[in-house]
Amino acid sequence: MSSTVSRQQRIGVIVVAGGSGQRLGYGIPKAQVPLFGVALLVHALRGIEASGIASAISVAVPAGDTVMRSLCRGTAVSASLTVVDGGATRADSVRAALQALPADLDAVMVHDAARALTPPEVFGRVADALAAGAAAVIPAVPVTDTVKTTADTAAGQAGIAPRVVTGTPDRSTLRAVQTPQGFEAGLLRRAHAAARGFTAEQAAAVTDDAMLAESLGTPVYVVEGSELSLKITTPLDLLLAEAVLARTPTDKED
Ligand SMILES: Nc1ccn([C@@H]2O[C@H](COP(=O)(O)OP(=O)(O)OP(=O)(O)O)[C@@H](O)[C@H]2O)c(=O)n1
Ligand SMILES: C[C@](O)(CO)[C@H](O)COP(=O)(O)O
Repeated sequence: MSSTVSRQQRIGVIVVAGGSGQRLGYGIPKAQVPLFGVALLVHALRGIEASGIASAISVAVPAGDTVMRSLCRGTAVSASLTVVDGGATRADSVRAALQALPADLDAVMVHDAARALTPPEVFGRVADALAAGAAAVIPAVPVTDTVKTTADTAAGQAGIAPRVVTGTPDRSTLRAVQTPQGFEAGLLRRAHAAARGFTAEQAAAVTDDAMLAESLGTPVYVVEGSELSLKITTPLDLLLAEAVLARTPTDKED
């Protein structure tokens, strides 16, 4: 793995694997779903191990899940690994996993198990930016679609469709945001502590950890993500991930 900055930092990695995978519709928690015979969670852990950046790993699994606990035990990682019960939302799962990390870390990365094929180099780029002094770093890729803002139309107003376009942001400024998202450890703890006071509506609007850092006024820096870091959300995403892995000689069933 290439690194432009010498890394002396102790980095903890949170893997959120506590979701149910409703949109994938597999009938089991998504992080357990096999990709070439290997659970998505295990692919994600192998990517972290290959990056060499983690001193400690904390995995949030669905409350009471024993399958993923056993998968974690069976995956060789050099960092200390803790498994905790996740919460009702992704942010709740992050908070639970954060509490289980050692107190003396310099930085923490938060990674979706659903981004199971994230290349080790992406972890390296986030680690380099943290080591260079950034307090918050996210990987992202340019957006290829034209993106519109929209709103509900007043009932009966249009009679054509229930939604109308309200604007077209300049695409050159837009980025699709991925994980791992990296933070100075104290910042991530403060950001999640502040979010505990959110109303249900505010909490529902939190879709990533960088938003919490932004709300504290912290600059969030963007490094290059990867098309391979796709979030496996729907059956089509799983097919795409299979096609990606079919072209990769490693990481298939042992
Ligand atoms: N309560 C939750 C919800 C989500 N996640 C994790 O957050 C990541 C991103 O969530 P998403 O891809 O939306 O997963 P699910 O919530 O499982 O999917 P769905 O919304 O289709 O049920 C996943 O790795 C998921 O396991 C979590 O740890 N705890
Ligand atoms: C954190 C994230 O992966 C960044 O793109 C994304 O926001 C997670 O969204 P989800 O709705 O919880 O899948």
